[in-house]
Amino acid sequence: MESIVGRTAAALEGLRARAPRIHCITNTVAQNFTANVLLALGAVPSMTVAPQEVPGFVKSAQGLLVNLGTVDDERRASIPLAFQAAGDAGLGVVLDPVLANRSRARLDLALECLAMGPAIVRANAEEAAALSGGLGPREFAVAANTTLALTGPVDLVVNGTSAYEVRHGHSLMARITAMGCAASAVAAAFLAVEKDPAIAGAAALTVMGVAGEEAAQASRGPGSFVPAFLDTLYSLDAGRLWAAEETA
Ligand SMILES: Nc1ncnc2c1ncn2[C@@H]1O[C@H](COP(=O)(O)OP(=O)(O)OP(=O)(O)O)[C@@H](O)[C@H]1O
Ligand SMILES: Cc1ncsc1CCO
Ligand SMILES: [Mg+2]
Repeated sequence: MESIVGRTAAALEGLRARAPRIHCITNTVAQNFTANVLLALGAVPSMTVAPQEVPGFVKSAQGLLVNLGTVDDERRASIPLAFQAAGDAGLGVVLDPVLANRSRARLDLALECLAMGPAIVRANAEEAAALSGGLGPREFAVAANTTLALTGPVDLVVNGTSAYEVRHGHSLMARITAMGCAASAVAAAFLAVEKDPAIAGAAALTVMGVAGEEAAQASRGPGSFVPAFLDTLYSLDAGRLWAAEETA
């Protein structure tokens, strides 16, 4: 598969130049880490979940994340309003169907969100399998008219026209909470500067993976990995993206 490092480096530069505002309806576990990841990267997070506020925040943002990790009544009311406002403002939405494999109610909500037309669905293997109902990744992406960013030890970003594999990252990324949630927010930030959702998704996961590899070298375990990861995201540049690609 074609390397997307050049497009990733260009999108990262564009992201830092534009500092896109990313509105995140995300779970209570992931909120703080997600905001820190976006800020370290050069984007500007907002996190309100109040239905009175969400439409205004989305309309004045450049990207939207909808993450289903902890859905209370406020988030449930805000999600359709957020999709509507994003549609009105021409923003692509990233859906993170956290734990859609764990309960029928969560899966039903994830399917309702899928019907609202997210540009990217970022999911791990269990969540993607639950949403896909037996379809393979590409068949699912085509049927749902979206781009699936399927994460794990190797990531796959696929839609009806493109497929990219991202072979970066480190096992420590799965030993802290909310790394996937943060990856989804980063995909929303890349989608603000790169209109092709497959490139935006692959660029986001490349940046996450390369930062994870570098941070793992500078840390002793999950605790020291988190600050090392933020530091690495902050300083990551094109030269280090290319160097990581050569050693992958
Ligand atoms: N074993 C691994 N090796 C390399 N990279 C990994 C590994 N596990 C996870 N990652 C990376 O970590 C990020 C999060 O992916 P993951 O599939 O763990 O998300 P998730 O299960 O939704 O996480 P969470 O729900 O805790 O937020 C991705 O960038 C992925 O590539
Ligand atoms: C652990 C956990 N539980 C609900 S959301 C969340 C964060 C990672 O998805
Ligand atoms: Mg997740």
